[in-house]
Amino acid sequence: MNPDAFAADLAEKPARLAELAAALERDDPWAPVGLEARSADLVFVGMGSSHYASSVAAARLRARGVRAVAELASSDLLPRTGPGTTVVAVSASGGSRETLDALDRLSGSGARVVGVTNVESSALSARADVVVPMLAGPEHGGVACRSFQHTLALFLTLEAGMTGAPLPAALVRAAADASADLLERESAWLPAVTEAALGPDGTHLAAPARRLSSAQQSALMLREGPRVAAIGCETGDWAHVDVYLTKNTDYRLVLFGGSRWIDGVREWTDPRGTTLVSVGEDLPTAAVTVRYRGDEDDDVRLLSETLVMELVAARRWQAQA
Ligand SMILES: O=P(O)(O)OC[C@H]1O[C@](O)(CO)[C@@H](O)[C@@H]1O
Repeated sequence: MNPDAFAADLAEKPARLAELAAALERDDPWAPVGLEARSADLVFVGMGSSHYASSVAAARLRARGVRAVAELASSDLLPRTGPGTTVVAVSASGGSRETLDALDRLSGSGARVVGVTNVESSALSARADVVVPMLAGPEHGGVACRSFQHTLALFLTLEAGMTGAPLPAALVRAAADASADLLERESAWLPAVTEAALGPDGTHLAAPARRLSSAQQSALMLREGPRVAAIGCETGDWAHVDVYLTKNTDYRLVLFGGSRWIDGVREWTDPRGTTLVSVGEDLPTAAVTVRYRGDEDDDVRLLSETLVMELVAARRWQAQA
């Protein structure tokens, strides 16, 4: 893994997203899969960031009445599948052994396999009945960052196709604009966010359930690059699991905006003067707030907001190298 190459991978986000948007304007990448919302039976499997994206995708589909679950590929409790099941195996590298192992366990039942990958010549592609390419371009830094973002965009495309909505090319363009805005203004926000978010006791991140992937992926980026202790949780659940650290540690919390449960966070962080970073929403008690173009749209947030802590991770990692 290489910090400079990781930073360069992040800088390429707007251009690669614009290419993805153009591809979505031409074709539906899920057309060969041919899924019907009413009859679909979807099982997503993957690891790490691939699982984070899959979990949000499956929850969104379930909320729209589609039978869909996401499981860690390493789980011993994979769902029962049959000839009517579509297994969506997600792996940016196309080579995670747990994901390939899950296919051994799931596809013997006659289930169809759709491989979502950024490496078309991978073991996953060879095993899949249909391949949906992530179109994120090579990630020379060795860290799944654009591939995570493109996976989410492709899952929003799947959801749109299954629910009769237009394909989200305009949304992907808006995410490209949001990413460009954050990159162009990096020097204005990044030093203060770094100072507030990276503490001696690590970094905590919270996002609403519908965008939990943002907190999880941001934590992963801090761990994978600069090896900073970081953990993600859901904003409502925060008052049940993370609150306990606010009294006795130098607690730092990055909040991705838009949760109905922010009062549960403020009940404890306001009186304790906790150091907060707010992303995508104004919060009067935040030490630093980061706003960016398009952040009033929840799906733009989903596709863009991880760039904030990815850039923080990249710059800290470069400084350590
Ligand atoms: O999507 P893949 O290539 O299967 O990788 C899964 C996870 O493994 C990692 O590559 C780390 O081992 C993460 O970056 C990624 O989220």
